[in-house]
Amino acid sequence: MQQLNLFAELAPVLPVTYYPDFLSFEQANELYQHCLQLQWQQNQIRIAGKTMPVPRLECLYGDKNCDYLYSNSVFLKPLIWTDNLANLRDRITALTGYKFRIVIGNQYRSGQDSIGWHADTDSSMGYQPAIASLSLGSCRKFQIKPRNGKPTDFWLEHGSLLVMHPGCQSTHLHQLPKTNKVVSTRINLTFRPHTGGGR
Ligand SMILES: O=C(O)CCC(=O)C(=O)O
Ligand SMILES: [Fe+2]
Repeated sequence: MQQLNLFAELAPVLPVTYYPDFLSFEQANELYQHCLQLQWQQNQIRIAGKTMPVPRLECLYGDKNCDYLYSNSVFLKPLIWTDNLANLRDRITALTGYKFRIVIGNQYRSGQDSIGWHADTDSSMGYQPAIASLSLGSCRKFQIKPRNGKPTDFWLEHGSLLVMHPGCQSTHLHQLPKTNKVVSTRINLTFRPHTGGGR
């Protein structure tokens, strides 16, 4: 009995699934090169009345009219799916059964680029969205925690896929913290549903 309790504490049940080898090393390298050519933007965010640069580059690709507003301040208009991104979307749907209409790219140029604790609750994704997050390039620490609980760390590897299941955004927060270690570029693609638009 003691053993079972101990195990439950060490391995909290999280509403996520991690696929470390979703892409082969070669596929991940090829996709990384493709993603470097995407239309990255430096957006500005307004927090507590102050405007500041978002600490990463961003881009949005997706179905027509699937605009995305987050934190009530950053407005992204979707560019047309590239063939590579559309193929990847369909592969992730085939694996998970979840459908996606947009993908938000994040480019972390160094250890000083990051995303703070948050849940992706923007209403444009609809009720209890499933979000699939693909990582390329440098390995970075990703943390997830119940809203009032302790974080669990994942080291998101080149070519890996982390799926946050429906409900995850209501019960948990996640972040990609800054690091003082020397790390080069990491690209992250988050595939998401959207209530608007059409193909
Ligand atoms: O870069 C990551 O792994 C997480 C990105 C993220 O949480 C987001 O775009 O909402
Ligand atoms: Fe997120």
